[in-house]
Amino acid sequence: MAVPGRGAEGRPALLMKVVMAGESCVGKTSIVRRYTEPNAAAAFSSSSYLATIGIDFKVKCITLNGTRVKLQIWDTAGQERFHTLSTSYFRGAQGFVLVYDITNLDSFQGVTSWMKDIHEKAGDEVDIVLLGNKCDKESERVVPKHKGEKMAAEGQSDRMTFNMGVFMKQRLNSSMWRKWHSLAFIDNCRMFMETNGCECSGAVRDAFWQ
Ligand SMILES: Nc1nc2c(ncn2[C@@H]2O[C@H](COP(=O)(O)OP(=O)(O)OP(=O)(O)O)[C@@H](O)[C@H]2O)c(=O)[nH]1
Repeated sequence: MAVPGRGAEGRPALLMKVVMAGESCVGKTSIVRRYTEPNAAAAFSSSSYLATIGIDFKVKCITLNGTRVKLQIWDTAGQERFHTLSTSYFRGAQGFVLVYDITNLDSFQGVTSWMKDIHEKAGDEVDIVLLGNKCDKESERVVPKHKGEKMAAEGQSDRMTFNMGVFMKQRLNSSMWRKWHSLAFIDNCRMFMETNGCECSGAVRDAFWQ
């Protein structure tokens, strides 16, 4: 077993499965594309929307605090008809990026149900990042920032959202929340990875150090 940060040259020392979850059309695929394809178009167009059919999969290698990490990013379909299929990919994930659209109240209200699915399939120890997307459409915002913060804070006393609550409380101050609430996925993802690395139980961590 390799020691963290000492993987063989060119070979990632840590493999991590991260799953994108959330309602349809909140922007999961776009976030993954912006993160994994440096030349992806920055402009958004509703006419170019293509719903994910079933599941998509991307890989990205990053270096985090000197450790090479291979991120497996699973982009699930948010449409209801794919729900059973999408949630079947939740098993074995170390982390989730749970996305809602700040201009779509239903997508935010759906977060609780996604949390339930995540914990049912991936257990209670998994780390979850809540990401409010489409922040460029501030004038159309219907989900205030404080609602996202409140949801995270309430999670502290609720088993279902415990990890998210702890994560938000310990790692994010209000300015970081603003950052989180942005399109800068790479920063978010790095913070997420650091946290995940810190909070993994020994058994889980050992299973994924190669
Ligand atoms: N304005 C704006 N539009 C966005 C943003 N992210 C995504 N979109 C648009 O939102 C629509 C849906 O984006 P997708 O990334 O396909 O959404 P999804 O969550 O993967 O959808 P499903 O595959 O159905 O689950 C597309 O028209 C995107 O161009 C964003 O940050 N801002």
